[in-house]
Amino acid sequence: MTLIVFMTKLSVNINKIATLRNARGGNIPDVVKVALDCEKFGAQGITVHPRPDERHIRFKDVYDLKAKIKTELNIEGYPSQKFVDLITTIRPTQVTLVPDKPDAITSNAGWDTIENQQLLSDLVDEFKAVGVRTSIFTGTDLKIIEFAAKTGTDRIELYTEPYASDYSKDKEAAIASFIEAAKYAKKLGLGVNAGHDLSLENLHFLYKNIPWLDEVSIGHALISDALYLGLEKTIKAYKNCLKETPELLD
Ligand SMILES: CC(=O)[C@@H](O)[C@H](O)COP(=O)(O)O
Ligand SMILES: NCC(=O)COP(=O)(O)O
Repeated sequence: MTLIVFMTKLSVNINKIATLRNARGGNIPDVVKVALDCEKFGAQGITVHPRPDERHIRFKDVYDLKAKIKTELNIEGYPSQKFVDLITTIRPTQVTLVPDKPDAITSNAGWDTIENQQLLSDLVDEFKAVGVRTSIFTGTDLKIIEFAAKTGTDRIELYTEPYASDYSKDKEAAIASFIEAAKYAKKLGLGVNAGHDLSLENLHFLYKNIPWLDEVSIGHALISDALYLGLEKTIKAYKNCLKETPELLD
């Protein structure tokens, strides 16, 4: 009998730390220090999502982070020429392509991988040629996932906002399309990441139903929880949700 052991990595999105820093113009809080502390407290990756107006993570931050962090660096964003140059220069562990408009408050949809097939395929080729793992942000539509796989991408990232917002109404209904999508992606040979609006409330149920998730990237709720619990306890609490049987934490 073969025992399959899954491990879903927690990548902490530190955009909100940069938002706080930018409010005053100095270097408090220090984004790189927070990233290193996240790693010290157990984060298995750091995610950043630079946007064209640099209202939170700045392009310079990404260089500083790459030089210092020891875990996986995941850079998410819309593939403008500036973003593509950043990725090919920095060569992070992973790039996640997100179709958000420059003025979007936050990411609010996955790619139409059918309409953008050529664009995405070319980008995947370009990034894989320089050794960067690729991930494409998608919804749960199976046709969209099929066409994501056709680009040659290593992974997809499932956009979990619809799951998070429906969770409190009916969690079984909220997760159903995500299980189906993640099963299909796995069958097509894709790795599966997930992110957006994941929280201490909804994370364990996601993990329990899709234990083969490779990575979850979490920022907004995690950084907000850290205001009450502190960063160390918060990261431990999120990692605890990524266990088959979470422990009782104090
Ligand atoms: C792709 C995705 O869902 C995240 O990168 C999200 O956009 C986080 O960015 P903000 O923290 O700026 O909302
Ligand atoms: N890819 C999702 C991400 O990085 C964080 O999203 P959120 O937890 O800030 O909603």
